[in-house]
Amino acid sequence: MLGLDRIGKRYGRGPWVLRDVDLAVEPGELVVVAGGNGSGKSTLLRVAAGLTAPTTGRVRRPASVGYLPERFPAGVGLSARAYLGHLAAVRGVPARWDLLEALGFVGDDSAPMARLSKGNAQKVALVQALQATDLLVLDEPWSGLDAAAGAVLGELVATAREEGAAVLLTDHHGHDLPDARELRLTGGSPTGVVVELDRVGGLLARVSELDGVLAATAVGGGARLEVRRDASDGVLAEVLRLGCSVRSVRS
Ligand SMILES: Nc1ncnc2c1ncn2[C@@H]1O[C@H](COP(=O)(O)OP(=O)(O)OP(=O)(O)O)[C@@H](O)[C@H]1O
Repeated sequence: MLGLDRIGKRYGRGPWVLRDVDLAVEPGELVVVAGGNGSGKSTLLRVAAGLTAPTTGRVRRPASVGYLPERFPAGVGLSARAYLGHLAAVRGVPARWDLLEALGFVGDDSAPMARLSKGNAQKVALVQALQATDLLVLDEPWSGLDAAAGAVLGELVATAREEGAAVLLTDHHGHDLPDARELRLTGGSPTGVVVELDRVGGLLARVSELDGVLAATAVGGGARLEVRRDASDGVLAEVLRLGCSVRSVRS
């Protein structure tokens, strides 16, 4: 179903993020990709879903692949209804309004998605991924969900597996997932703090030069910073002063 064969990945001339990763996920199987911050979990998921090409190695994936990004693209002008309908049409499958309802979506499904709350946007993003049938690649699918929606998501994933989907996901909350296998990545820098910003506007260059910022990468409309642990308080104070919005801080 999904086959990763000696996958290596580096961005440009940067360090190797993944090296020689082998993985096979069969229909109905669930694999949780685990590892510290920056160990390459999201990168592996993007490679598996076909969003980024591996630098070395080969990927075999089935026809119908659903992918939930760690961050849903900000500022989507389409409504949830138009977006899900369009993606279902592209895939040649029925739009799953029932899933949106099951997850407890309470937003306006005809308003631009950019106006949805984080939880409701996550539900739309999940449904577009769950509309696929063969392989589900879900990057932090429980992020932003309340407990009720989170429990429903667990059931939806179990049903998708029963219907033959292979599932690859990350989950830093450590949900109890029956019969899950773990793939643990060991790369990355355990000494830094990862700061994710939602909005950086034109400030990325300035932020990247702050004392203690080891790396700054643009991600959607925001950015991801790797910050020296001893400098993290100062960096946080400074990015807030510059008007950035901090999404998360993880060590
Ligand atoms: N588009 C990109 N361009 C350059 N470097 C990138 C890009 N995406 C990720 N990286 C780098 O690759 C490394 C692995 O990042 P990745 O997001 O895959 O890790 P992760 O395990 O998902 O981390 P986290 O748990 O913090 O989300 C990091 O050093 C990151 O800065």
